[in-house]
Amino acid sequence: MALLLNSATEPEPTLAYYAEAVLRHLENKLSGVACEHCLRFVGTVEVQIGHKLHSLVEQLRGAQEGGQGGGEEGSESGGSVDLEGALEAGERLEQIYSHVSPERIQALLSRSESLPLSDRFPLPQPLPCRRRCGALYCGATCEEAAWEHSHCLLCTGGAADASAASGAGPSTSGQGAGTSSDASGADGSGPSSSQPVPAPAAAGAGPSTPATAAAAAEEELYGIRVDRRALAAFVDHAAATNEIFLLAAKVVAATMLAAARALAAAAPGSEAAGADDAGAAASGSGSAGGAARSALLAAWRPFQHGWKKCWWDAVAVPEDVEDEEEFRGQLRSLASDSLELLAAALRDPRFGPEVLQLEVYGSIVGMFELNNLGLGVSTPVEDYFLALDEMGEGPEREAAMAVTQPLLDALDAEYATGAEATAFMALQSCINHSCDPNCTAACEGPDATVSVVAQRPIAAGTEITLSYIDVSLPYKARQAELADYGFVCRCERCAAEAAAARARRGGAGGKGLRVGGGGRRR
Ligand SMILES: C[S@@+](CC[C@H](N)C(=O)[O-])C[C@H]1O[C@@H](n2cnc3c(N)ncnc32)[C@H](O)[C@@H]1O
Repeated sequence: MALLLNSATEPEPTLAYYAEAVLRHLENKLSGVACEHCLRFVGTVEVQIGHKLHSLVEQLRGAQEGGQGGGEEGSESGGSVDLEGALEAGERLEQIYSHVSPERIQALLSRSESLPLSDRFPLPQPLPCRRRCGALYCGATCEEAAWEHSHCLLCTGGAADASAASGAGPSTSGQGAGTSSDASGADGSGPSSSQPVPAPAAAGAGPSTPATAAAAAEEELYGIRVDRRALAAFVDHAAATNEIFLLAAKVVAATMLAAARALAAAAPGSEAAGADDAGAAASGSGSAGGAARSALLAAWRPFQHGWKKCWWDAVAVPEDVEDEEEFRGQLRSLASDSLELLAAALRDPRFGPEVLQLEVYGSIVGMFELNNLGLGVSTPVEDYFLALDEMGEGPEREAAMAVTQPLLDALDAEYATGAEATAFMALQSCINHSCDPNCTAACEGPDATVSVVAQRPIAAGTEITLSYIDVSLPYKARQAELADYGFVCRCERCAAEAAAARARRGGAGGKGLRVGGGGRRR
């Protein structure tokens, strides 16, 4: 599919959109505390720096322990102990502790240490998810938006707090069983294992339900049965295999929820009507079945352009794989295991049989293979250190540097790592590549809103293009990069450069110019 412009535009007009589904990379959560919904950083500069250092230390300790026999990765010598990695981790830990003490890291995290000039970088206070699953948001608007999008179905926290933002759905019915101690949501929200979450008091005005509140293992929302314990098993599997399953779950949940809401709205005021619809739809008979199908198709609309190939068929086969069929079979079976866990967590006789089947699930995961968009939001920690660096020479700068330089030295390159996520966006994800693109896409604000900006006048009917790669690269290098995306670029620029290369070699046939083609790289 190609995206064409409806009406001509001058340079610079911008289209800004928010993702249909976004997932912060699980590992990236170690680099900063950000809103689960929009990726805006929250808390204070001190908390952000403390979080980075704390996470680094935890990670390095893990690597050290792995090296001492606890790791699963085999070393070059064939054993299960990565001594070299453990040594490197130990050296880096020593380097960190030569600049900051564990007590200082704790002081930053608990906000008992204030850094000079940090008040010039105010951040929104984190608001915890109403069910205390561990997810944090930059405010009630994002908490509500995430909840309404899909988090109400995917949250693994305790019973919803009525005093928090509204919208738990008309038929929520807690049944009092305990919930998993794993606080991560099935949409990838919540802290990573080593993410310190600010205490509610420090987090600002959040809902007051304690994390240990009686939790509902099973409940019903808009006629969809949710088993929160089964969700926890789904999360564990995704975290151990492929985090994209968490993003796929968001698409599944958002679709089922939107369809269920549409049905509920069509039969106002009656929970029983929803249940009756469910029964009729399940039997596939009568107008209720038709209504369920129409509701499902409407709910699917935001994702319809991403719908192409199953994951196991779409994936580029890594170079070191010898048996392609076996490789694709393994991916299929991984997706099947993941779906089985998700289907045990979300049950709905109206939509389940259509949505929770392997080809559909595989295509949703495949959509993120073919149409995913990498998002990045820069960290205020980088801005903070840049501002200190740019202070005029003098005693104020010297005093500030004396306090902050050890932190920068301890963080090293990590100071600049921002929030990184993958997303599906109905518009941006469907824009093809050109090595001379007429638009650029960027996440320039404090959150994950992506803008597509025209770079030159574009006539109506012209295809909108972006570059997936660094366009300053020479022809061969560009084509090599694009081989990862599974195509050979034949844009005007590439055609002209290829023709020029052929002419330089003195023949119009172009024999010997080998680009892209079979050798996909990973
Ligand atoms: C983000 S999607 C773009 C939208 C895509 N055409 C679609 O229909 O969903 C990226 C994929 O589109 C295809 N694609 C993008 N730009 C292309 C180009 N210049 N030539 C050939 N295929 C391209 C490749 O298959 C690539 O992996």
